[in-house]
Amino acid sequence: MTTTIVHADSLAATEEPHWERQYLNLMHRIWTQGDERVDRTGIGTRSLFGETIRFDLSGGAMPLLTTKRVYWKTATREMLWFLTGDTNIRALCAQGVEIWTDWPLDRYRRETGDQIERKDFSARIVADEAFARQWGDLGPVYGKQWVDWPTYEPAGEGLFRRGQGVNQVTQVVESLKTNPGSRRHIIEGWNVAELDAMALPPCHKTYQFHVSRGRLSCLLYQRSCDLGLGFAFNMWSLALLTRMVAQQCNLEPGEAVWTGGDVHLYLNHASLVEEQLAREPYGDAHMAILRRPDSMFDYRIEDFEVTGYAPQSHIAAPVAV
Ligand SMILES: Nc1nc(=O)c2c([nH]1)NC[C@@H]1CN(c3ccc(C(=O)N[C@@H](CCC(=O)O)C(=O)O)cc3)CN21
Ligand SMILES: O=c1ccn([C@H]2C[C@H](O)[C@@H](COP(=O)(O)O)O2)c(=O)[nH]1
Repeated sequence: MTTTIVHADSLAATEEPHWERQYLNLMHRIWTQGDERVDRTGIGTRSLFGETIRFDLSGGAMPLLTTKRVYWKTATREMLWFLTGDTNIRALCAQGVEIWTDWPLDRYRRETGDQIERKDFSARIVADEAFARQWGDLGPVYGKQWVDWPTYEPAGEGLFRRGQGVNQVTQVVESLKTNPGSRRHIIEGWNVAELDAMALPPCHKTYQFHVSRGRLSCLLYQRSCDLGLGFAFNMWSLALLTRMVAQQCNLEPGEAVWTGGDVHLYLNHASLVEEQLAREPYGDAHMAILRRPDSMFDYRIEDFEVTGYAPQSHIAAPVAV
């Protein structure tokens, strides 16, 4: 007779690991094995190239990190702002979203010599429209390219005039509805001709959608990722966009597939890395969309409800400008 002894350990080992393990393992690998290099910001990073993180969106699950609090409403407001096509930080600052303020602030300080505090700069952007017009614009970044990619048409004698802009978001929703099997469902931010005019060239640059068995998946290619700060927002936003597009196309949410080119940790994020790697992920967040807006451009912040999110405390870390 053979007796099978099942250890608690081996049972635990057969359980699916928490999705966030992918993130923590990547963080650990970058910190211990990443190539240490001088980067554009001068802070220095450790970096690995070509990484993937996958998340199953079934049943309303959302990829919100639990090993630190992530301000998903801030990231959601940013996504809604992208979808308006706006590239001025004024509308963000007016909602208390300051994640883009440092870049216009940096330019203002450099060009005027006025060492204004960030909160005063932000308040002035909100209060003074002309000031915002002059100092608050990021150039033709994400929103502009997503909903109004510029086109030009011949105007005779070798001259060109502005044509109708391309709304890639509308086109993708339309192509998903009418031709779901297509391999061309893409929203692209990398407008080569306009990179110089942008405060930062797009990081989350390409979104590709895919329909299989009534489920909508999306793959993001992010050329450059600040794993300590940006990733939490980028992963959330990828899932959020996928959920919104799925709703508009009457599809079930599939998978969010995140891929990163240069994935890095800034050297001044040591205490964040140490603290976060000491924590265990637990629980899983879900999101409901409380109504079905008429189009991709009619969502409001109140439409999103997150449940089951009980994260560990926020870990502050400086942003490299
Ligand atoms: N170095 C760097 N990292 C980024 O993640 C990043 C850039 N630059 N430049 C452009 C945008 C701006 N994004 C940002 C900027 C700041 C935060 C940030 O400070 N997040 C804090 C607090 C968020 C809040 O105040 O609501 C966090 O702990 O997540 C996140 C994303 C993402 N991008
Ligand atoms: O959505 C975003 C936007 C930016 N980042 C990070 C990635 C880099 O750390 C910087 C951008 O610097 P580049 O020299 O242009 O690569 O911002 C992010 O992680 N997510």
